[in-house]
Amino acid sequence: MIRFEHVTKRYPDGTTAVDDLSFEVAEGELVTLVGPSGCGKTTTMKMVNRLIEPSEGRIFLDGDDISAIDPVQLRRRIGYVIQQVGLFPHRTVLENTATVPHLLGWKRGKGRERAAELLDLVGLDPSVYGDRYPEQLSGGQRQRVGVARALAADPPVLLMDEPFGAVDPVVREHLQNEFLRLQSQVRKTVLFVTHDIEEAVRLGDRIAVYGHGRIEQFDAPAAVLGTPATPYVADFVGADRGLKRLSVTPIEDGDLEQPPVVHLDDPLPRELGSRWAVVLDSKDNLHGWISAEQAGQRGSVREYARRMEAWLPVGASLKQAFSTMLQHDAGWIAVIDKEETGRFLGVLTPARLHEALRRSIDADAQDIPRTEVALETIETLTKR
Ligand SMILES: Nc1ncnc2c1ncn2[C@@H]1O[C@H](COP(=O)(O)OP(=O)(O)OP(=O)(O)O)[C@@H](O)[C@H]1O
Repeated sequence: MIRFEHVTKRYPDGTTAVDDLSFEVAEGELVTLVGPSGCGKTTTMKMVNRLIEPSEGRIFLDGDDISAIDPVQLRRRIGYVIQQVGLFPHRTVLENTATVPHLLGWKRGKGRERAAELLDLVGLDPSVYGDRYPEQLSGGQRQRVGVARALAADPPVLLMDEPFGAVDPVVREHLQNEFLRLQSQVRKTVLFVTHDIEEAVRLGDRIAVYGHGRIEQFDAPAAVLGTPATPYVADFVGADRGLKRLSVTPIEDGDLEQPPVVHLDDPLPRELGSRWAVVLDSKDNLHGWISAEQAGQRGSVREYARRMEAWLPVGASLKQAFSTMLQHDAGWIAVIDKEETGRFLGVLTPARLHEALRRSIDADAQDIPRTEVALETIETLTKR
Protein backbone atom coordinates (compact mmCIF):
# COMPACT_ATOMS: atom_id res chain seq x y z
CA MET A 1 0.00 0.00 0.00
CA ILE A 2 2.84 2.40 0.95
CA ARG A 3 6.25 1.55 -0.48
CA PHE A 4 9.54 3.40 0.04
CA GLU A 5 12.27 2.65 -2.51
CA HIS A 6 15.75 3.89 -1.62
CA VAL A 7 14.44 7.17 -0.26
CA THR A 8 16.95 9.74 0.98
CA LYS A 9 16.23 13.22 2.30
CA ARG A 10 18.99 15.78 2.56
CA TYR A 11 18.05 19.22 3.85
CA PRO A 12 19.67 22.26 2.21
CA ASP A 13 21.98 22.72 5.21
CA GLY A 14 23.48 19.27 4.53
CA THR A 15 21.60 17.32 7.25
CA THR A 16 20.76 13.83 6.03
CA ALA A 17 17.49 13.19 7.83
CA VAL A 18 16.62 9.94 6.04
CA ASP A 19 19.22 7.74 4.40
CA ASP A 20 18.38 5.21 1.66
CA LEU A 21 15.16 3.97 3.23
CA SER A 22 13.26 1.03 1.71
CA PHE A 23 10.23 -0.57 3.33
CA GLU A 24 6.64 -1.48 2.63
CA VAL A 25 3.44 -1.16 4.62
CA ALA A 26 0.67 -3.57 3.67
CA GLU A 27 -2.96 -2.55 3.23
CA GLY A 28 -4.72 -2.37 6.60
CA GLU A 29 -1.46 -2.62 8.49
CA LEU A 30 -0.49 -0.32 11.36
CA VAL A 31 3.24 0.37 11.39
CA THR A 32 4.79 2.39 14.18
CA LEU A 33 7.95 4.39 13.50
CA VAL A 34 9.87 4.65 16.74
CA GLY A 35 13.23 6.13 17.64
CA PRO A 36 14.94 8.94 19.53
CA SER A 37 14.41 12.60 18.74
CA GLY A 38 15.86 13.73 15.42
CA CYS A 39 16.25 10.28 13.85
CA GLY A 40 14.05 11.09 10.84
CA LYS A 41 10.59 9.76 11.74
CA THR A 42 8.65 12.93 10.97
CA THR A 43 10.61 13.51 7.79
CA THR A 44 9.68 9.98 6.65
CA MET A 45 6.02 10.60 7.35
CA LYS A 46 5.83 14.03 5.72
CA MET A 47 7.30 12.64 2.54
CA VAL A 48 4.23 10.41 2.18
CA ASN A 49 1.83 13.36 1.85
CA ARG A 50 4.44 15.50 0.06
CA LEU A 51 4.81 18.09 2.79
CA ILE A 52 8.50 17.26 2.25
CA GLU A 53 9.97 16.09 -1.08
CA PRO A 54 12.63 13.35 -1.07
CA SER A 55 16.10 14.15 -2.46
CA GLU A 56 16.39 10.66 -3.95
CA GLY A 57 14.28 7.55 -4.31
CA ARG A 58 10.59 6.98 -4.88
CA ILE A 59 7.48 6.49 -2.77
CA PHE A 60 4.44 4.58 -4.01
CA LEU A 61 0.89 4.72 -2.74
CA ASP A 62 -1.20 1.80 -3.88
CA GLY A 63 1.22 1.31 -6.78
CA ASP A 64 1.18 4.99 -7.86
CA ASP A 65 4.42 6.98 -7.73
CA ILE A 66 3.35 9.89 -5.52
CA SER A 67 5.67 12.36 -7.25
CA ALA A 68 3.29 12.17 -10.21
CA ILE A 69 0.17 12.90 -8.14
CA ASP A 70 -0.98 16.45 -7.49
CA PRO A 71 -0.25 17.09 -3.76
CA VAL A 72 -3.78 18.32 -3.06
CA GLN A 73 -5.31 15.23 -4.69
CA LEU A 74 -2.81 13.06 -2.84
CA ARG A 75 -3.67 14.53 0.55
CA ARG A 76 -7.34 13.73 0.01
CA ARG A 77 -6.37 10.08 0.05
CA ILE A 78 -4.45 10.50 3.29
CA GLY A 79 -5.74 11.43 6.76
CA TYR A 80 -3.23 13.32 8.89
CA VAL A 81 -3.22 13.61 12.69
CA ILE A 82 -0.58 15.59 14.56
CA GLN A 83 0.20 16.30 18.18
CA GLN A 84 -0.99 19.94 18.19
CA VAL A 85 -4.27 18.83 16.71
CA GLY A 86 -4.68 22.08 14.77
CA LEU A 87 -8.45 22.38 15.20
CA PHE A 88 -9.99 25.63 13.98
CA PRO A 89 -10.76 27.55 17.19
CA HIS A 90 -13.78 29.41 15.80
CA ARG A 91 -15.47 26.35 14.40
CA THR A 92 -17.50 23.89 16.42
CA VAL A 93 -16.39 20.31 16.95
CA LEU A 94 -18.88 19.13 14.34
CA GLU A 95 -17.71 21.71 11.79
CA ASN A 96 -14.08 20.87 12.49
CA THR A 97 -14.77 17.19 11.93
CA ALA A 98 -16.62 17.90 8.68
CA THR A 99 -13.71 19.99 7.29
CA VAL A 100 -12.47 17.52 4.68
CA PRO A 101 -15.91 16.39 3.44
CA HIS A 102 -16.67 20.12 3.11
CA LEU A 103 -13.48 20.70 1.07
CA LEU A 104 -14.39 17.73 -1.07
CA GLY A 105 -17.68 19.45 -1.89
CA TRP A 106 -19.99 17.07 -0.07
CA LYS A 107 -23.48 18.39 0.61
CA ARG A 108 -23.55 20.13 4.02
CA GLY A 109 -26.07 17.71 5.50
CA LYS A 110 -24.13 14.65 4.37
CA GLY A 111 -20.86 16.06 5.71
CA ARG A 112 -22.37 16.78 9.11
CA GLU A 113 -24.02 13.40 9.26
CA ARG A 114 -20.70 11.74 8.54
CA ALA A 115 -18.97 13.97 11.12
CA ALA A 116 -21.50 12.99 13.79
CA GLU A 117 -20.98 9.32 12.96
CA LEU A 118 -17.22 9.69 13.32
CA LEU A 119 -17.47 11.58 16.62
CA ASP A 120 -19.58 8.75 17.93
CA LEU A 121 -16.97 6.26 16.73
CA VAL A 122 -14.17 8.02 18.64
CA GLY A 123 -16.29 8.09 21.80
CA LEU A 124 -17.63 11.65 21.74
CA ASP A 125 -21.41 11.93 21.81
CA PRO A 126 -22.17 14.42 18.99
CA SER A 127 -25.28 15.70 20.78
CA VAL A 128 -23.11 16.65 23.77
CA TYR A 129 -19.86 17.77 22.10
CA GLY A 130 -20.84 18.60 18.52
CA ASP A 131 -21.69 22.26 19.19
CA ARG A 132 -18.77 22.95 21.52
CA TYR A 133 -15.66 24.86 20.49
CA PRO A 134 -12.21 23.28 20.78
CA GLU A 135 -11.29 25.34 23.87
CA GLN A 136 -14.25 23.75 25.67
CA LEU A 137 -12.68 20.28 25.38
CA SER A 138 -9.98 18.46 27.37
CA GLY A 139 -6.68 17.62 25.67
CA GLY A 140 -7.72 14.00 25.19
CA GLN A 141 -11.06 15.02 23.69
CA ARG A 142 -9.30 17.36 21.26
CA GLN A 143 -7.08 14.49 20.12
CA ARG A 144 -10.19 12.41 19.51
CA VAL A 145 -11.66 15.16 17.35
CA GLY A 146 -8.35 15.19 15.45
CA VAL A 147 -8.69 11.46 14.76
CA ALA A 148 -12.36 11.82 13.78
CA ARG A 149 -11.50 14.68 11.42
CA ALA A 150 -8.73 12.66 9.76
CA LEU A 151 -11.14 9.78 9.19
CA ALA A 152 -14.12 11.85 8.04
CA ALA A 153 -13.59 11.50 4.29
CA ASP A 154 -12.70 7.82 4.76
CA PRO A 155 -9.15 7.97 3.35
CA PRO A 156 -7.44 4.60 2.95
CA VAL A 157 -4.25 5.87 4.61
CA LEU A 158 -3.68 7.60 7.95
CA LEU A 159 -0.50 9.37 8.99
CA MET A 160 -0.27 9.99 12.73
CA ASP A 161 2.60 12.00 14.18
CA GLU A 162 2.77 11.60 17.98
CA PRO A 163 -1.01 12.05 18.12
CA PHE A 164 -1.21 11.15 21.82
CA GLY A 165 2.06 12.79 22.83
CA ALA A 166 0.58 15.79 24.61
CA VAL A 167 -1.77 14.03 27.05
CA ASP A 168 -1.01 12.50 30.43
CA PRO A 169 -0.15 8.77 30.64
CA VAL A 170 -3.58 7.63 31.86
CA VAL A 171 -5.50 9.45 29.12
CA ARG A 172 -2.87 8.31 26.69
CA GLU A 173 -3.42 4.64 27.46
CA HIS A 174 -7.14 5.21 27.16
CA LEU A 175 -6.75 6.85 23.75
CA GLN A 176 -4.45 4.04 22.60
CA ASN A 177 -7.04 1.43 23.55
CA GLU A 178 -9.78 3.36 21.83
CA PHE A 179 -7.66 3.78 18.76
CA LEU A 180 -6.97 0.02 18.62
CA ARG A 181 -10.68 -0.66 18.85
CA LEU A 182 -11.35 1.88 16.12
CA GLN A 183 -8.61 0.49 13.89
CA SER A 184 -10.06 -3.03 14.24
CA GLN A 185 -13.24 -1.60 12.71
CA VAL A 186 -11.87 0.73 10.04
CA ARG A 187 -8.64 -1.15 9.13
CA LYS A 188 -6.76 1.80 7.64
CA THR A 189 -3.19 1.60 6.45
CA VAL A 190 -1.46 3.57 9.21
CA LEU A 191 1.99 5.06 9.71
CA PHE A 192 2.25 6.09 13.35
CA VAL A 193 5.22 8.09 14.66
CA THR A 194 6.15 7.90 18.33
CA HIS A 195 9.31 8.11 20.41
CA ASP A 196 7.77 5.87 23.05
CA ILE A 197 8.65 2.19 22.65
CA GLU A 198 5.73 1.12 24.87
CA GLU A 199 3.31 2.90 22.57
CA ALA A 200 5.02 1.45 19.48
CA VAL A 201 4.73 -2.07 20.90
CA ARG A 202 1.12 -1.71 21.97
CA LEU A 203 -0.17 -0.31 18.71
CA GLY A 204 2.00 -1.62 15.92
CA ASP A 205 1.34 -4.69 13.81
CA ARG A 206 4.98 -4.07 12.98
CA ILE A 207 7.51 -1.61 14.32
CA ALA A 208 10.24 0.24 12.44
CA VAL A 209 12.98 1.06 14.94
CA TYR A 210 14.95 4.05 13.67
CA GLY A 211 18.60 4.70 14.24
CA HIS A 212 20.05 7.80 12.65
CA GLY A 213 18.09 8.23 9.41
CA ARG A 214 17.88 4.48 8.93
CA ILE A 215 15.65 1.62 10.02
CA GLU A 216 17.61 -0.69 12.30
CA GLN A 217 14.85 -3.28 12.60
CA PHE A 218 11.45 -3.71 10.97
CA ASP A 219 9.52 -6.49 12.64
CA ALA A 220 6.56 -7.59 14.75
CA PRO A 221 6.62 -6.17 18.31
CA ALA A 222 7.29 -9.56 19.91
CA ALA A 223 10.26 -10.13 17.60
CA VAL A 224 11.74 -6.69 18.26
CA LEU A 225 11.48 -7.31 22.00
CA GLY A 226 12.56 -10.95 21.83
CA THR A 227 15.41 -10.74 19.37
CA PRO A 228 16.65 -7.20 18.85
CA ALA A 229 18.58 -7.11 15.56
CA THR A 230 21.43 -4.92 16.80
CA PRO A 231 22.89 -3.77 20.13
CA TYR A 232 21.41 -0.34 19.33
CA VAL A 233 17.89 -1.81 19.15
CA ALA A 234 18.46 -3.84 22.33
CA ASP A 235 19.51 -0.66 24.09
CA PHE A 236 16.57 1.30 22.71
CA VAL A 237 13.91 -1.23 23.69
CA GLY A 238 15.42 -1.37 27.16
CA ALA A 239 16.77 -3.89 29.63
CA ASP A 240 13.20 -4.66 30.75
CA ARG A 241 12.18 -5.92 27.32
CA GLY A 242 11.25 -9.29 28.88
CA LEU A 243 8.59 -7.46 30.88
CA LYS A 244 7.45 -5.41 27.90
CA ARG A 245 7.08 -8.64 26.03
CA LEU A 246 4.37 -9.73 28.45
CA SER A 247 2.05 -7.22 26.79
CA VAL A 248 2.51 -8.62 23.29
CA THR A 249 2.40 -12.34 24.10
CA PRO A 250 -1.13 -13.78 24.12
CA ILE A 251 -2.40 -16.56 26.38
CA GLU A 252 -2.79 -19.67 24.26
CA ASP A 253 -4.71 -22.90 24.83
CA GLY A 254 -1.46 -24.81 25.31
CA ASP A 255 -0.47 -22.59 28.24
CA LEU A 256 -3.37 -23.79 30.37
CA GLU A 257 -3.53 -26.30 33.18
CA GLN A 258 -6.54 -28.54 33.68
CA PRO A 259 -7.54 -28.54 37.36
CA PRO A 260 -10.33 -30.73 38.78
CA VAL A 261 -13.74 -29.52 37.64
CA VAL A 262 -17.14 -29.86 39.32
CA HIS A 263 -20.58 -28.75 38.21
CA LEU A 264 -22.99 -26.50 40.10
CA ASP A 265 -25.66 -29.17 40.51
CA ASP A 266 -23.27 -31.98 41.53
CA PRO A 267 -23.33 -33.13 45.13
CA LEU A 268 -20.14 -32.00 46.89
CA PRO A 269 -17.44 -34.57 46.14
CA ARG A 270 -15.85 -36.41 49.00
CA GLU A 271 -12.39 -35.23 47.99
CA LEU A 272 -11.18 -32.80 45.36
CA GLY A 273 -7.73 -34.30 44.87
CA SER A 274 -6.44 -30.76 44.77
CA ARG A 275 -6.61 -27.65 46.96
CA TRP A 276 -9.43 -26.25 44.86
CA ALA A 277 -11.65 -27.08 41.92
CA VAL A 278 -13.26 -24.99 39.22
CA VAL A 279 -17.06 -24.83 39.25
CA LEU A 280 -18.91 -24.83 35.91
CA ASP A 281 -22.60 -24.44 35.10
CA SER A 282 -24.59 -26.95 33.06
CA LYS A 283 -23.27 -25.43 29.81
CA ASP A 284 -19.65 -25.79 30.92
CA ASN A 285 -19.38 -22.05 31.36
CA LEU A 286 -17.25 -20.68 34.17
CA HIS A 287 -19.13 -20.07 37.40
CA GLY A 288 -16.55 -20.02 40.19
CA TRP A 289 -14.54 -22.29 42.45
CA ILE A 290 -14.64 -24.29 45.67
CA SER A 291 -11.78 -25.11 48.01
CA ALA A 292 -10.74 -28.54 49.30
CA GLU A 293 -12.04 -27.76 52.83
CA GLN A 294 -15.57 -27.73 51.51
CA ALA A 295 -15.31 -31.20 50.03
CA GLY A 296 -17.00 -33.96 51.98
CA GLN A 297 -19.72 -31.73 53.42
CA ARG A 298 -23.38 -32.36 52.74
CA GLY A 299 -25.22 -30.50 50.02
CA SER A 300 -24.52 -29.50 46.46
CA VAL A 301 -21.65 -27.63 44.93
CA ARG A 302 -24.00 -24.68 44.30
CA GLU A 303 -24.32 -24.01 48.05
CA TYR A 304 -20.59 -23.60 48.52
CA ALA A 305 -19.33 -22.27 45.19
CA ARG A 306 -17.74 -18.86 45.19
CA ARG A 307 -17.87 -16.59 42.15
CA MET A 308 -14.66 -16.35 40.19
CA GLU A 309 -13.55 -12.77 39.64
CA ALA A 310 -10.11 -13.48 38.18
CA TRP A 311 -10.65 -14.62 34.62
CA LEU A 312 -9.68 -13.61 31.08
CA PRO A 313 -10.52 -14.70 27.54
CA VAL A 314 -7.92 -16.74 25.66
CA GLY A 315 -5.81 -14.41 23.49
CA ALA A 316 -5.57 -11.76 26.23
CA SER A 317 -1.97 -10.77 26.93
CA LEU A 318 0.25 -12.34 29.57
CA LYS A 319 0.53 -8.83 31.02
CA GLN A 320 -3.24 -8.71 31.52
CA ALA A 321 -3.02 -12.16 33.11
CA PHE A 322 -0.30 -11.04 35.49
CA SER A 323 -2.11 -7.86 36.36
CA THR A 324 -5.41 -9.75 36.93
CA MET A 325 -3.60 -12.13 39.29
CA LEU A 326 -2.22 -9.20 41.29
CA GLN A 327 -5.47 -7.27 41.30
CA HIS A 328 -7.45 -10.19 42.73
CA ASP A 329 -4.57 -11.51 44.79
CA ALA A 330 -5.19 -14.81 42.99
CA GLY A 331 -2.81 -17.75 42.71
CA TRP A 332 -4.35 -18.67 39.36
CA ILE A 333 -6.82 -17.26 36.90
CA ALA A 334 -9.49 -18.97 34.83
CA VAL A 335 -9.33 -18.68 31.05
CA ILE A 336 -12.48 -18.80 28.93
CA ASP A 337 -12.93 -18.97 25.17
CA LYS A 338 -14.79 -15.72 24.58
CA GLU A 339 -16.18 -13.08 26.87
CA GLU A 340 -19.65 -13.55 25.39
CA THR A 341 -19.95 -17.29 25.85
CA GLY A 342 -17.68 -17.88 28.82
CA ARG A 343 -16.84 -21.54 28.05
CA PHE A 344 -14.14 -22.64 30.45
CA LEU A 345 -10.84 -23.69 28.86
CA GLY A 346 -8.41 -24.10 31.75
CA VAL A 347 -6.41 -22.09 34.24
CA LEU A 348 -3.21 -20.11 34.07
CA THR A 349 -0.84 -20.36 37.02
CA PRO A 350 2.25 -18.21 37.66
CA ALA A 351 4.48 -21.16 36.67
CA ARG A 352 2.60 -21.59 33.37
CA LEU A 353 2.74 -17.86 32.76
CA HIS A 354 6.51 -17.91 33.15
CA GLU A 355 6.76 -20.91 30.83
CA ALA A 356 4.64 -19.18 28.19
CA LEU A 357 6.89 -16.14 28.27
CA ARG A 358 10.02 -18.29 28.12
CA ARG A 359 8.64 -20.25 25.19
CA SER A 360 7.76 -17.16 23.20
CA ILE A 361 11.28 -15.78 23.69
CA ASP A 362 12.87 -19.11 22.69
CA ALA A 363 10.64 -19.34 19.61
CA ASP A 364 11.82 -15.97 18.35
CA ALA A 365 15.43 -16.74 19.08
CA GLN A 366 15.17 -19.86 16.91
CA ASP A 367 12.64 -18.38 14.50
CA ILE A 368 10.26 -21.33 14.77
CA PRO A 369 6.56 -21.40 15.62
CA ARG A 370 5.82 -21.29 19.32
CA THR A 371 3.66 -24.40 19.28
CA GLU A 372 6.57 -26.40 17.93
CA VAL A 373 8.76 -25.21 20.77
CA ALA A 374 6.16 -26.55 23.16
CA LEU A 375 6.21 -29.97 21.48
CA GLU A 376 9.97 -30.03 21.40
CA THR A 377 10.13 -29.25 25.09
CA ILE A 378 7.68 -32.03 25.91
CA GLU A 379 9.68 -34.48 23.77
CA THR A 380 12.95 -33.58 25.45
CA LEU A 381 11.34 -34.00 28.83
CA THR A 382 9.78 -37.38 28.06
CA LYS A 383 13.00 -38.74 26.54
CA ARG A 384 15.00 -37.96 29.64
N1 LIG B 1 13.90 21.89 7.57
C1 LIG B 1 14.99 21.30 8.07
N2 LIG B 1 16.21 21.74 7.74
C2 LIG B 1 17.32 21.12 8.21
N3 LIG B 1 17.30 20.04 9.01
C3 LIG B 1 16.09 19.55 9.36
C4 LIG B 1 14.87 20.16 8.92
N4 LIG B 1 13.84 19.44 9.42
C5 LIG B 1 14.39 18.46 10.16
N5 LIG B 1 15.74 18.50 10.12
C6 LIG B 1 16.69 17.61 10.77
O1 LIG B 1 16.49 16.31 10.24
C7 LIG B 1 16.66 15.33 11.25
C8 LIG B 1 15.40 14.47 11.36
O2 LIG B 1 14.30 15.27 11.79
P1 LIG B 1 12.86 14.68 12.04
O3 LIG B 1 11.96 15.81 12.41
O4 LIG B 1 12.47 13.86 10.90
O5 LIG B 1 13.14 13.75 13.31
P2 LIG B 1 12.14 12.98 14.28
O6 LIG B 1 12.68 11.63 14.38
O7 LIG B 1 10.76 13.15 13.82
O8 LIG B 1 12.39 13.76 15.64
P3 LIG B 1 11.34 14.14 16.83
O9 LIG B 1 11.00 12.85 17.52
O10 LIG B 1 12.17 15.05 17.67
O11 LIG B 1 10.17 14.82 16.18
C9 LIG B 1 16.99 16.09 12.53
O12 LIG B 1 18.39 16.11 12.69
C10 LIG B 1 16.47 17.49 12.25
O13 LIG B 1 17.22 18.47 12.95
